[in-house]
Amino acid sequence: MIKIKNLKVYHSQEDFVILRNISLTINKGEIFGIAGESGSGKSVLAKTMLGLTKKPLITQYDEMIINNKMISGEKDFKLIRGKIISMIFQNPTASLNPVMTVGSQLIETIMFHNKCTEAEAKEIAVSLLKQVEIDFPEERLKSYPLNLSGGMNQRVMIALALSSNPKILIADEPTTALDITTQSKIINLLLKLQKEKNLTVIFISHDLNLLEKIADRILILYAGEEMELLTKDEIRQNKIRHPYTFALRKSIPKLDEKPDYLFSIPGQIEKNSSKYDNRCIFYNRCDRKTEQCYKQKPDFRDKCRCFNPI
Ligand SMILES: Nc1ncnc2c1ncn2[C@@H]1O[C@H](COP(=O)(O)OP(=O)(O)OP(=O)(O)O)[C@@H](O)[C@H]1O
Repeated sequence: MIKIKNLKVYHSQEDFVILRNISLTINKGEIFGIAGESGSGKSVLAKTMLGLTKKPLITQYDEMIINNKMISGEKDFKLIRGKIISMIFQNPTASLNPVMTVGSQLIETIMFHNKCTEAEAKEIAVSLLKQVEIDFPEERLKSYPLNLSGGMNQRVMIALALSSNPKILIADEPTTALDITTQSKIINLLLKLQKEKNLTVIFISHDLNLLEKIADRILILYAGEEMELLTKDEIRQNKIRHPYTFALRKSIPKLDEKPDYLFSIPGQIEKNSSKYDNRCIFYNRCDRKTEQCYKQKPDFRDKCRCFNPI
């Protein structure tokens, strides 16, 4: 469904690589999780699949195939953006237009994607609101985003994203701005829609705990590099090999334990500069580092980038 070879995104004015030689394949109908700390490049990776990275960032790749189409530039991205691939974001209330009713926003988007009259678009809008389980959909069409809760607005965002009948949905931290019970309702809705429509979902989150519950495979990104690719079973069965994945998982508090302090990974994520062309990017924070890690960059081999895996 999606194949990317050697994707690189870098800053045109600073010595700073945002994504370094990323290669991945995402299968049709799978939920593909992308995890990593803030600043690891999760959102930029998603944006490159929509051709949305802009100057000062420069994007290069050897190959990008989306839905069997070779993507070679903006002309190709225009054909897939919002049509084959839709995206939902972290803060639904800020993503919607506050001065337009939910109905106007839906009807406008539906008419943009489908050849239909306004009356037909209104019918589709009502049906989409039903699909995202909004009660009294005809009434809700008249509401403004600020009159709705964050959870309702995220449902509206999902309805908007589905209005073009996409094959791929990118969900970039879609529940971070919502309270915990609303979070699980939105996740369950996304899982239901994914099954019903056989959607391929790219789910971005810093919450490894959540991803191991919902994703088929999870890519662990760190400072713009692929550290490890795991199936959810590998994570559940503790078959983790990369020290970063291990530390990331250790930093998630467990409900049944009451530790005196919460574990956090020492140090901070560093900018991936040319200093790291021949050095492991996790070197400074790793408790398994050796001299080799300082002098050589490990390849991403057998789904793990580490000279001394666990
Ligand atoms: N337009 C831009 N110009 C310069 N740097 C950028 C730009 N967009 C992103 N970056 C940098 O790229 C890096 C990766 O950003 P990105 O937003 O992808 O991280 P993330 O993993 O999604 O983080 P978060 O979880 O906080 O959303 C960050 O260091 C960020 O500052």
